Amino acid sequence: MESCKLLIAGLKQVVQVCKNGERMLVGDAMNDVAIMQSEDGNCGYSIVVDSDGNIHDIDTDKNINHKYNGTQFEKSIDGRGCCVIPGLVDAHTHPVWAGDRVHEFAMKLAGASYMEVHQAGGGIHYTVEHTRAASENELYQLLKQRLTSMVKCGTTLVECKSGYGLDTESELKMLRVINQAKKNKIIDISTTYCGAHAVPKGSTSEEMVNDIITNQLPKLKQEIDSGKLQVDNIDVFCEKGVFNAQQTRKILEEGVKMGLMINFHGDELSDSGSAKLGAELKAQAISHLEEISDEGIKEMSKSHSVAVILPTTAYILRLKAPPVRKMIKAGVPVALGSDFNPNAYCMSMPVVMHLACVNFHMTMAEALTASTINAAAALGMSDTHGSLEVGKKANFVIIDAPRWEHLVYQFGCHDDVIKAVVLGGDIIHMKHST
Ligand SMILES: N=CN[C@@H](CCC(=O)O)C(=O)O
Ligand SMILES: [Zn+2]
Repeated sequence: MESCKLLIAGLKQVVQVCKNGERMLVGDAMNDVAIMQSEDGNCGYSIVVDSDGNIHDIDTDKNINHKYNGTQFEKSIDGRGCCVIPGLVDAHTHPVWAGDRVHEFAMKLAGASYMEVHQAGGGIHYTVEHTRAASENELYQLLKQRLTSMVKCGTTLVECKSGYGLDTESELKMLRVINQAKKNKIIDISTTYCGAHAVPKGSTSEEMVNDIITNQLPKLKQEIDSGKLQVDNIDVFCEKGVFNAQQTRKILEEGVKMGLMINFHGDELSDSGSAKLGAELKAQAISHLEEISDEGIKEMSKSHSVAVILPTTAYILRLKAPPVRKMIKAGVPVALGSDFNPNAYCMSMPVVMHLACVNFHMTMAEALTASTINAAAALGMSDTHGSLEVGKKANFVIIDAPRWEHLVYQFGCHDDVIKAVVLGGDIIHMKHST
């Protein structure tokens, strides 16, 4: 090779997560992450990124020096004493919105439940009002800031939902904003249409389903077919008092006809049969699942739909923990997401991983698998993302510590522990040296 984009050398650990082309890890394999470890006194490991921004080679420094003698590297990073893990994947976020809901935090601390705030016209309704009124540019600036914060915490691929528009024009506006961020390569993005996020004020759920099927989805299809928009997934908030299982099925099936992957909210505040429904529809992913039934777990393990667990939501709303251990034991692929939204204001996957370990009893290795290869699988992107393997996109987090676990162990202050974040071989974040 004459020229390459990036060389990272001297690494103490290269945490590949998996190394045999696995598309997801289940059961005990979630805890068995693949690591290349340099022993004290021996030379470290290097990673070579090709000019297309993909991983070209991973080997010892000695072998890389030998193989790439004479190759020009556009950039290099001194990785001595550091570890590298795949760029983190955040499998569930609502990052496009305007309006401040800090007052609701006080209401919830005083005892109001999520549904009480929602039914009093707050929650999603409040955000819808402000998001509808905001211009596309305002929303884009807000999104850009939030995505940049996520990058600083190590995220390089994020699922971004619409869902605070609830009418055709406002939903399309949100999707255009997400598409703009994707074009500008702030971070890798999987885009989700979530028009069925709530029943708008003044409508019934049946009227909303009808609007989605007869107006919103046909218009969305036109935009996708004409190349104006790129959308990957379809989402519904399947919940008592929002959309029931039958309405959810109707919307999701219509989305599948348009080529969208099913990735929806289910069994969060009550068991509404979402897991069973999602498994039957071969959903790519189902999120929340605090209230999943044993039957739902069984069905999801058969369909291999990814369970996207959201520790910040259960934490902030003081919900019961989803049965993560049962899911892993049953062979359900488990992923993690931040659920960043005005209710759960967290953009940091290391914090999410920490909460998953302490509150849901996941091991650090399971939390890493759930935030890399399995989260990429939730987005149908684990062929290119989620592990450090030759040919995959060069998305990395370089950790300034002798073991990768410091990223989860150190609670907050990521600036201290994250040395650099790399997207497709480009250094998109570098820690300030003091
Ligand atoms: N549950 C539905 N949607 C979000 C909350 C959105 C909001 O409150 O604005 C969630 O995933 O937690
Ligand atoms: Zn959500």
